[in-house]
Amino acid sequence: MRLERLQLQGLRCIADASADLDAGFNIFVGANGAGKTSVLEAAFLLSHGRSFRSGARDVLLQRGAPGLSIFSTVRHDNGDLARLGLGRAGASRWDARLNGEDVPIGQLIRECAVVCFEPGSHALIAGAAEERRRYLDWGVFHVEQEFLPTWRRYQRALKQRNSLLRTDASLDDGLYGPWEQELGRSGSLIDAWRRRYLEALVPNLRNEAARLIPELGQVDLRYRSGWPEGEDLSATLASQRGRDQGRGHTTAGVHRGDWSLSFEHAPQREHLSRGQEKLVALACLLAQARVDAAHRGEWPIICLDDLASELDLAHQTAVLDSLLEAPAQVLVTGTEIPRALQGSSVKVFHVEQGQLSPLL
Ligand SMILES: Nc1ncnc2c1ncn2[C@@H]1O[C@H](COP(=O)(O)OP(=O)(O)OP(=O)(O)O)[C@@H](O)[C@H]1O
Repeated sequence: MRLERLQLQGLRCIADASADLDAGFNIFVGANGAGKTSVLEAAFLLSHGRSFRSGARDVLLQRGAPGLSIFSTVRHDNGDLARLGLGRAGASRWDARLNGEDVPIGQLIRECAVVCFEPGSHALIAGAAEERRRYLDWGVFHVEQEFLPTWRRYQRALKQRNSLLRTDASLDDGLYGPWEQELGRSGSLIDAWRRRYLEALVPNLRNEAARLIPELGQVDLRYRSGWPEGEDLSATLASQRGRDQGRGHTTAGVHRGDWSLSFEHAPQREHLSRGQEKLVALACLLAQARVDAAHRGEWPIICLDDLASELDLAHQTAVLDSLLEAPAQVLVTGTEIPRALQGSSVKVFHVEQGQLSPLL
């Protein structure tokens, strides 16, 4: 799939800008603070409903602007065209539109898949478990239609149980039981989907890691459900009520799940250099893109933010060569055209003070 046209209003320093994108490589070049990352952020927002940068949602809205909007046309490989829109007026909730109709945001983000490697991506390896769960669940969301409603049921039951833990000292079965049953049912489904997704991911991850970081040797992935292996989740929750009450929150369930990688020559995460963490994160993201491509029959859009300052030339070349072969639409940013792409057929946009101009 590819983004054909991207129109942005009121996003960070971008008051009003648009770009007609190429089906292959698109490079956004400009000085620091020009608005390059904001262009990738817009594509990511359409496909995730959130930014990849930390901070409150409010900082996305240009200071003083009445609202923020992102429109794009997405061309699928079978020729179908979808018109996507995402906007917010002031501090209100997101409004999502698909082909001119108001839709729930989940429907919008299912339509468009964007995988983004950016300076914060190493958090996938070195950061909190929440980052790894988000990565995993984004992949599962795109392959399992029932993931989103199931995840919402789980979150609702979790909120209810946490609220009981803080307000009800009785530990009464009648109060806790229904929520724990729901957590057990929806949590077990999510856990099974996550495991199935990882089975598809691991061979792709091994290929990407062998291409990008062969010196680390074979990679193994270990997944932990978030409760003791082989136990029934609702029974675990029932037996842990007292302990959870002391802690004020639910300590077992898919919201505590995590995964980790271990390489033949770097068994622990602490054995990786900062640059290797980034390469491992990139291998995970490219593997996710390959799983998505195999499932949909078309490649997701790949965004590479500040590529030249994140990777050395040999690794930039390895990544870009594999994406050229893919073939995927790729959006890259940099203060100049990355050396690995000089001389290639690419569309270049100059970004300056939130304005985008194609360079001929
Ligand atoms: N809410 C906001 N309103 C107005 N301007 C903002 C807002 N949030 C961020 N900015 C500005 O928007 C720009 C964001 O730039 P962005 O991160 O997209 O730049 P970049 O070209 O990728 O920069 P770099 O090369 O330094 O990474 C910065 O100049 C920043 O000061």
